[in-house]
Amino acid sequence: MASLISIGECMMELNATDTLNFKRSYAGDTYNTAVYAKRWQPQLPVYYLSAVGTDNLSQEMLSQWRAEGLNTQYVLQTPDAQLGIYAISKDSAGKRCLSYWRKGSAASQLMQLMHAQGVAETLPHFDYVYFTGISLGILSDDDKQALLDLVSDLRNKGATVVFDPNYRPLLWESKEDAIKWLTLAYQVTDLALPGMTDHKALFGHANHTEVVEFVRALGCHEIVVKSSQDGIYAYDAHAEYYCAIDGNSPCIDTTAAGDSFAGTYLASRMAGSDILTAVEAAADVATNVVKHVGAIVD
Ligand SMILES: O=C(O)C(=O)C[C@H](O)[C@H](O)CO
Repeated sequence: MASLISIGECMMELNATDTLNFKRSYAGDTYNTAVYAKRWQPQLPVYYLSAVGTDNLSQEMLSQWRAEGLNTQYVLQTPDAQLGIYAISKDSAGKRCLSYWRKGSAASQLMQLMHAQGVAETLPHFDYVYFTGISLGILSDDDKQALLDLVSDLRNKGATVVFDPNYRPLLWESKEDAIKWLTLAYQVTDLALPGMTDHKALFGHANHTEVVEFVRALGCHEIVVKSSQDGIYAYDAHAEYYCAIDGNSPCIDTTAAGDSFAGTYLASRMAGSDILTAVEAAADVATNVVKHVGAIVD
């Protein structure tokens, strides 16, 4: 069975249940993707590459990753940092708001910890490697380059590299800075999962055709453009595939819509589904995830 390694940060997720209380869980785009991949194909070996502290909350988070069936063999621990936290709340107009406490988190030091503990050299071959714009955005510039080098090394060992830009403006010095690094990331990617909203905001692309032309020119050969209003457009070297989205389906919280899509899509492809079957399965899961509050559905 093919293997997958997902690289990035998982945080403690706090969901405001009323004005005084939060419900705790754990989430982060690359973690969410790993969990939904594992849930879709439980026999799939799914590894998570990240860093946590040695404190009790970090240990509890690590236990939850294992309870989800993720392989945590390559997770690094440091006594000098803790986990990041984010909270989901609603403003007075009912709009979803995210607040973050993640600067200096253990995961933001992943590349330095890997270097200090000589982990990169011990990584075996993985069939698929998944990372996102958030995996890059939380790192220093030197570490962003180190992550791209690591991904390239894994690709040279035969991995298919999968990338979702997942643009979070707060993580970048400027739009230009984000454009520079996300473009470099696409250049080491085989399978791209761009969101229309991200590409509009960053690259000014007006439609899926402009996105696919841009991403293809950077070397990606399987491309799935997620355009929530218009549906999903997927491409390989031979054809274009389309899956409509039911605009009337209920949506309570969009957290992890793209991540659950990515996890299901990857697991389906790794299990041998064709592109359209994988897109349809992924869209179906994402449609269900947004009917629940929080990233990971119980
Ligand atoms: O926003 C982030 O950095 C996160 O990873 C938190 C959420 O789980 C993520 O946004 C969902 O896609």
